Order: sequence, then C-alpha cells, then structure tokens
Amino acid sequence: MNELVGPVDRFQFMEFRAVAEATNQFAESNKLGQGGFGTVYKGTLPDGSEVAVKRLANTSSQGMTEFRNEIQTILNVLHLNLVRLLGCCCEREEIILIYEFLENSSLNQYIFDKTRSKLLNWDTRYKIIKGIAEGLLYLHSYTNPPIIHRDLKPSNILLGKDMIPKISDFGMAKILTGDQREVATEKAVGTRGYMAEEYAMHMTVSQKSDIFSFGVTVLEIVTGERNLEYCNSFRGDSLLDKAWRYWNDGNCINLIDSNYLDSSLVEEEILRSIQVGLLCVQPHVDDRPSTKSLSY
Ligand SMILES: Nc1ncnc2c1ncn2[C@@H]1O[C@H](COP(=O)(O)OP(=O)(O)OP(=O)(O)O)[C@@H](O)[C@H]1O
Repeated sequence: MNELVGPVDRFQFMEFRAVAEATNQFAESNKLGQGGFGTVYKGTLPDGSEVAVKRLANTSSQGMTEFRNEIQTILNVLHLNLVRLLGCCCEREEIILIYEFLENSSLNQYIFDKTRSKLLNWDTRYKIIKGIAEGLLYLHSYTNPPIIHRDLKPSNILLGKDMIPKISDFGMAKILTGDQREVATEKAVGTRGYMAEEYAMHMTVSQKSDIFSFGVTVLEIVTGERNLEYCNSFRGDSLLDKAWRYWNDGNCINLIDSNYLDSSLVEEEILRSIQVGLLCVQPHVDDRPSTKSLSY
C-alpha cells in the first residue's frame, strides 16, 4: 500500500487485492448500501480498523468526473462533521473509494422510518442539526477556496459513533474560485425537494443554495416528513408550505414528529429549529441567513 502524506495524514492508494480481502471479496453480506455512484461495502483492514468501500458501478465519463471531483474536494478537508476519505484504489479498470466507517448508517433511515425514528430523541436530533451546521460552516468558510456541496439531504448525512452527523457524498460539489460568490452550472444535479429555486430554474449555485437544502433537512428532522416538491409547489401542499402555514398560525409545535415525543423535548429549541429551517428556505437568496449565523 502506497502512502501519500498530505493534508489528510495518510491518504492511501490501496491495491485491489487488499480491498477485495478487506471486504471478503465484496461479499453480499458486507454490503452496506447502494447509491447512484456504486455499491458500498463494509471492510476490515489488516490492523482491524473498519472502513466503508465504495465501488464505482461503471467507469462512465460521468462516474469518472464525479470520482475525480470527490477526491479533489475532500482530500483537503478535515472536520468532525465531514466524512473522511482515507484512500482509493484505481486498478484493473476499478475505481474504489475508501472512507471512514460510520456505524449508524444515514439520517434518512431514521427520520422517515416509523420504528427507527423513535431511536432519535429530540436531544439527538438537535445535536445532529448543530453538527450539520458546523460541517457546512467549515465547507463554506474555513476551506480555501470555499466548497458548495450541492446535494445536501438526509441520505447524505451519515451517523457515526454517538450519532455524530457527518456530511458525505462530494461527487457533485463545486469549488468556488477567486472571490466568486456564486457559480453558473451546466445543469442542476441536486435532488428534488432540496434544490433552491435559483439552482433548479437558473442553475446558479452559491452557499445560499446549500443553506436552502440545509433548511429543508432541518424541517424534515423536526417533522419526520419528506419534502417531495420543488421549492415552490403550485398545489401548496409541500412540507415547506405546511411549515409556513403552521408558523403563521402560531401552532408550529404541532409540526413535530409525534414519534419522538419524550421528556427531553425543549420547546424553545424546537421552535428555534423550525424558525431557522424556515429562514433558510426563503425564496430570495439574500433573505436566507449566512452559514456563519447558523452556528448556534
Ligand atoms: N462511510 C460510510 N459508512 C457507513 N455506511 C456508509 C458509508 N458510506 C455509505 N454508506 C452506506 O451506503 C449507502 C449508499 O451510500 P452512497 O453514498 O453510495 O449513496 P446514497 O447517498 O444513499 O445515494 P446517492 O448516491 O444516490 O445520493 C448509504 O445509504 C449508507 O447506508
């Protein structure tokens, strides 16, 4: 295994043989999940440490672009709330990424599942919201140049030990250059329900489009409901419409997911979270809060 000493201490180029051994020859029983990019397996390295191994499904030019983007973007970032890329393997036409292993899978697998959502009490949800805000703040303000994630959503938030949230999936990320505040893209590649209007309609991304996605994610964490519509649903029945309605009627405490009703509920924190979520999903970019003001 070759080691590259860089901003991440020891980024490793692994041999295919070693990755296959670590994952028990990519055994079905080691499979953690399937994404648009490929299949993810659990692996164990010879020193006993556990890793997640993402095997690119096909080496299409789109896949290769995302792969290169993912590496370039996260090689230089190191933060408690961002998934850490440990290494890669590019051999025999195989493209494989090796990440730190996060034992509690992704946030969407809790908040939208009636049985598992009980496992996330308010206290944990609040910590998760704060952790995502910290990770986003790092990407937007403490990396040089700043990074726009472009696909922030609960399935891209992985949960580690003690339910610490980590933002993952940097295949779509955009790195800003110079003093750019926004960037025009060729197409909108995010996910329906999480894309701000200026991005979905005009293909302009900025920190504020990530802030919009963060706002939707916060509202989903609080309510346990999915926002399935684009920014402006013409029928007026999206989660965002519902949240605005409850907020304007002054009864938004009724928005919370009844599945996690427990003694840890702190009304003030819940109301503050709903308010932050709603501020973030405002249609006008300039009305949305800055990432710095989200650290609370
Ligand atoms: N570092 C990791 N540790 C533990 N499990 C992981 C890790 N990375 C991914 N997984 C698991 O593998 C699944 C697939 O992840 P992947 O990032 O490939 O796709 P996705 O984000 O679910 O979908 P898409 O690529 O379409 O956005 C995740 O839902 C998660 O359960």
